Amino acid sequence: MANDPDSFGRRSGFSSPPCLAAEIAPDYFDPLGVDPGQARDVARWRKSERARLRDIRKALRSGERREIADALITGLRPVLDDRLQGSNLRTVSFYWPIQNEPDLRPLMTELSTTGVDIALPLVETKAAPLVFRRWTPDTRMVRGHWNIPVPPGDAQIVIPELVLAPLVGWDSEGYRLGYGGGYFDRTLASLPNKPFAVGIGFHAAKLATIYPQPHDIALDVILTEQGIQITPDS
Ligand SMILES: Nc1nc2c(c(=O)[nH]1)N(C=O)[C@@H](CNc1ccc(C(=O)N[C@@H](CCC(=O)O)C(=O)O)cc1)CN2
Ligand SMILES: Nc1ncnc2c1ncn2[C@@H]1O[C@H](COP(=O)(O)OP(=O)(O)OP(=O)(O)O)[C@@H](O)[C@H]1O
Repeated sequence: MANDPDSFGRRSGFSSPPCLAAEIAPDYFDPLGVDPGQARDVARWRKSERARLRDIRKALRSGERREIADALITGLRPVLDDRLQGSNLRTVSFYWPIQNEPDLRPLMTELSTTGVDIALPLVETKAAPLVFRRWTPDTRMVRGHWNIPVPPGDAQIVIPELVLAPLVGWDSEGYRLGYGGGYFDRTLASLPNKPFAVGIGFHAAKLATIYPQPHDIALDVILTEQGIQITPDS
């Protein structure tokens, strides 16, 4: 039983249940000692906000969604050009759109023909950092974790210098709400050279705050159909 103090004691090693952290994320050790009651409230709040924000974008008409994606592509070009000029940027990770995320695939195809290496993220191990595999317009996609289309197992593993992170929600501090797996945070925390991270989302998905927790890593740029909302200098 999840709420049985004895069962908690057996699993956690504590003689009494000091908190419910093990109920929220059994494998997560929080080095900063965040208040467990607050962490539980934040996790609950995030779950309901994810559902609310996903419903909002689901309600958009497909023409509207296409216009938003076109505006995002227009906004993204100068961000990428800026990073491509004279820098060591070679590999950019996109995402294969699911659940009404903005579809940037036209830009993905275009860039791949102009010499930029394109990568896509994969969940190859649950509760672990993402793996990135190379994508070209000839790549035959297969179904991965959560049924997300991904490059096949023989596609080259690459490390992107820039990642596009689709946003379920975002806040003015640059924090991202995703689908609740913690995958992007784990990935950004684990790569020796942290990639430049650009959040891509609907303007309407703005939140006053996502109540950042110690594991949350702010993105460098947040881009919506209304342009850049957060820059490295802000
Ligand atoms: N298009 C696209 N591809 C992507 C991402 C994305 O956000 N968009 N990801 C960005 O990271 C990764 C996949 N992220 C995922 C995040 C959560 C779950 C998941 O199983 N969610 C559970 C709840 C988890 C929990 O609450 O502990 C669920 O909804 O049931 C699956 C995949 C990689 N590929
Ligand atoms: N670096 C990390 N190490 C261990 N656990 C982590 C780390 N980052 C996130 N997590 C775990 O992942 C859980 C979900 O995190 P969060 O709510 O930030 O997900 P998300 O950003 O919405 O998901 P995603 O990136 O998969 O779309 C957290 O409660 C935490 O337990």
